[in-house]
Amino acid sequence: MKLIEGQLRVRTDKKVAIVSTRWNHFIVDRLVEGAKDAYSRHGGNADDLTHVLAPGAFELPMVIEQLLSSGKFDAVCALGAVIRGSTPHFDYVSAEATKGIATVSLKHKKPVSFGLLTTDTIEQAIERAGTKAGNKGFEAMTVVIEMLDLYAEIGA
Ligand SMILES: Nc1c(NC[C@H](O)[C@H](O)[C@H](O)CO)[nH]c(=O)[nH]c1=O
Ligand SMILES: CC(=O)[C@@H](O)COP(=O)(O)O
Repeated sequence: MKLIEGQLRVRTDKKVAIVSTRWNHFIVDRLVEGAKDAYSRHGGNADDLTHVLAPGAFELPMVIEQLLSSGKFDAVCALGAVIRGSTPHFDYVSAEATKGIATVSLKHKKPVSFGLLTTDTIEQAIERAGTKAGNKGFEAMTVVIEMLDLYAEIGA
């Protein structure tokens, strides 16, 4: 049986953007560091990345839509942190950002990885931004790397 899979090797001919939020930048800046580290440690040069700042998670899909529509990028690593407050706002922001990111990726047939933390507490976010639960930014960039390689293997 034939197996098609992506390898964790940076394709240097592909243009990758990191889109991160200004919201909760104390956390999100660590996710960006992790994403750049992953790119460098898998054969890329972090200087080749483009970093775009969005106000908040709700704006991530809009910004990614613009980037992919420009034709200048082959993949996006979306990073942010939605941390629950005292109103239902968390649910709406998280849901729309998640749905929007998936929609824009499918629309453009380009990988957009999901590095959006959705946590109940700040502590949970800190744990996922480079402490005991890893770095979701590093993970999200490894997905971009694998997906670009997989798309090339598929012949997309
Ligand atoms: N509470 C968080 C937000 N809220 C802001 C929204 O994302 C959006 O920017 C605003 O509603 C204006 O359209 N954003 C986060 O990224 N994280 C949060 O915890
Ligand atoms: C995720 C949010 O929008 C949240 O941080 C805002 O806090 P609050 O629900 O207390 O207004």
